[in-house]
Amino acid sequence: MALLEISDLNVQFGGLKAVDAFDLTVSKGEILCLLGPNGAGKSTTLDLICGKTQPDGGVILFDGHEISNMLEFQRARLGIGRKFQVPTVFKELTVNENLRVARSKHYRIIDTLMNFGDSNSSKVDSILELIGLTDRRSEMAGNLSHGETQWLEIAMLIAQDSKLILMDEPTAGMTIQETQKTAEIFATLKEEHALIVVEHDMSFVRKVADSITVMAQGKKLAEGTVTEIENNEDVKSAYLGH
Ligand SMILES: Nc1ncnc2c1ncn2[C@@H]1O[C@H](COP(=O)(O)OP(=O)(O)OP(=O)(O)O)[C@@H](O)[C@H]1O
Repeated sequence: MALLEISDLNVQFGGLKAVDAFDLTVSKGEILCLLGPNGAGKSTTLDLICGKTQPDGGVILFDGHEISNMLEFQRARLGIGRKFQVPTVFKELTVNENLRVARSKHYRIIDTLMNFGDSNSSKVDSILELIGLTDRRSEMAGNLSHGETQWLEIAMLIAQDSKLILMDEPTAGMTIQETQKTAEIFATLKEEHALIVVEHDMSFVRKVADSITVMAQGKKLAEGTVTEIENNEDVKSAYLGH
């Protein structure tokens, strides 16, 4: 069953149709990579799904709810998590504390750190294991490498019970080893989550993508498997600027 179903989504900025009659379906357990040339509307599509931008028209169904006009925090509560390019971890807290804050429903950080139940603690332990940061749990987040910081942020989204995780260029600035480890983390993540990933690095896309959707000028240009997309003449032309 589809976790996310988008139909006829539209948004304009001034006279520009940034997203134009766009359809997309994502299932649980799927990693969908969103590709397209600069200005194609990829980031705007993620903004429309998470509620950072409100659409002019169209329908977004998520996990049985119509969310098209919900606010960002309401969509987050339903399980849509967005990872932005600039990390939003608390640098002065440890990895473990960051995850506790993400998991907690308390408003004040001090309340979170003082009152944290056993079930939440074991959830944090399993997330640390999943994301490969168990050995770094007592480290200040400010001391993590670039790659580790990105993984911590993904871990924080899982701690908030995100079912669908949206990511904009997650491997930008990563070393080859970090990119490889990110591919391994994604493979584990998709057992329980769905991911939509905007990514330019084709070698990474080839490793992780179950399906690819290509956008150009706000519209869907093509969709299919990695091989189908790499052999698609329209896609080749869009990238070459013809
Ligand atoms: N808030 C905004 N106000 C006005 N125009 C915007 C806004 N956000 C995006 N745009 C425009 O909408 C179009 C789509 O932008 P978007 O950032 O979604 O493209 P993209 O495919 O993510 O590109 P890139 O790969 O360069 O990040 C672009 O022409 C952009 O300039």
